[in-house]
Amino acid sequence: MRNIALIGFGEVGKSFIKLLQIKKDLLPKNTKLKYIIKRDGGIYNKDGLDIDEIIKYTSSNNKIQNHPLWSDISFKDILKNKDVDILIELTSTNIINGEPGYTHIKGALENKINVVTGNKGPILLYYNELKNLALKNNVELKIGCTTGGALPSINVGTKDVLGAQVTEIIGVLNGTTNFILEEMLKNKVEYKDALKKAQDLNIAEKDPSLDVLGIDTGIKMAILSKVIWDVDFEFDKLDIKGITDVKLNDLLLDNFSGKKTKLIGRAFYLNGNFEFEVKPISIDKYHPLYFVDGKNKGVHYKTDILGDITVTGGASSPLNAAAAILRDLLNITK
Ligand SMILES: NC(=O)C1=CN([C@@H]2O[C@H](COP(=O)(O)OP(=O)(O)OC[C@H]3O[C@@H](n4cnc5c(N)ncnc54)[C@H](OP(=O)(O)O)[C@@H]3O)[C@@H](O)[C@H]2O)C=CC1
Ligand SMILES: N[C@@H](CC=O)C(=O)O
Repeated sequence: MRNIALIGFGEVGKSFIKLLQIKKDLLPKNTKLKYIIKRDGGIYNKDGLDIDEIIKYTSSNNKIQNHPLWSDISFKDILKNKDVDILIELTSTNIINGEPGYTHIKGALENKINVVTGNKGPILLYYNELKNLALKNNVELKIGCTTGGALPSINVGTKDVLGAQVTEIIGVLNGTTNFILEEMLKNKVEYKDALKKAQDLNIAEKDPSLDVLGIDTGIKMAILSKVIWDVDFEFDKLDIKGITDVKLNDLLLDNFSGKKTKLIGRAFYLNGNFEFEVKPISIDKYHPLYFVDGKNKGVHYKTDILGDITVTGGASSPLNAAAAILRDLLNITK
């Protein structure tokens, strides 16, 4: 039997419970979702929440705060009640101090609760500490959703290249900016209009500056670098540039010469030499990520003995991000 708590009931959290409903047969019998917690309280049932009822309730425009089970419970109650073994952490990303995710993830691991998260802040800032805590407590910390959501970037860059040395990572890892650059060209609009559309589709972060300033790409590239190379760096000092200065005219000129501008992250690591940059680059059709269009993403690994490996797809959307959470959850429960 597996008992789950969900903290963070925004776009991805809501999509996640829809997937729990649709994919319930993939989970072990008697899997129970016991908590859904937001900033100001949550709902709890020690015998397991009725997911069908909650989906029906929230999709009829009812605020979950008006649900009969709503109370002022918080993360502390999860630890106090000691009745779950998996925490799904989907609160907002904060890269200043990682909170509130850091407290939730650390508290869960210390209490021998497995964690699946899409929250990039605590992983960027405290990955080694949290990974060691998970190891010490014999539980899992699953972070596949933090480095491109549905794009299977971490597993390919670690498990699937075992024995090889990854020397370079090249990524188009932000669906919002990739979508914006394509929209600008397709509809001949400047980036602000295209950004509005990305926000309407809920793929941009709540604070879209994380996307358009290149920070989200930088975070994902930095997490991949940490996980794959265990390299130490200060995120603030990394060379990160976004797409806010890209003009429609630049894209039209690119297009004329058969090129596309993409927000590319590149990290290189060999013999202690670490290079890192994120910036818009004009690429031609021979570049491995040239065909990554729309909300899709892609990652290209250069390795010493496995050759070059490219994975593309995994379009950004709350449902796809939730699918990445489900993927990690199933890897724990299998
Ligand atoms: N959207 C996407 O496509 C992707 C998102 N992610 C990451 O997944 C996470 C969730 O994203 P998304 O659902 O879009 O974000 P939202 O902003 O839609 O939701 C965030 C949720 O976190 C809750 N929350 C914030 N602070 C607390 C707190 N102290 N205690 C309890 N709950 C809290 C909010 O509660 P309240 O509503 O009460 O404010 C809200 O329900 C983020 O970290 C994001 O970076 C990762 C990959 C893709
Ligand atoms: N805003 C991100 C989604 C979450 O990682 C993106 O556009 O890819």
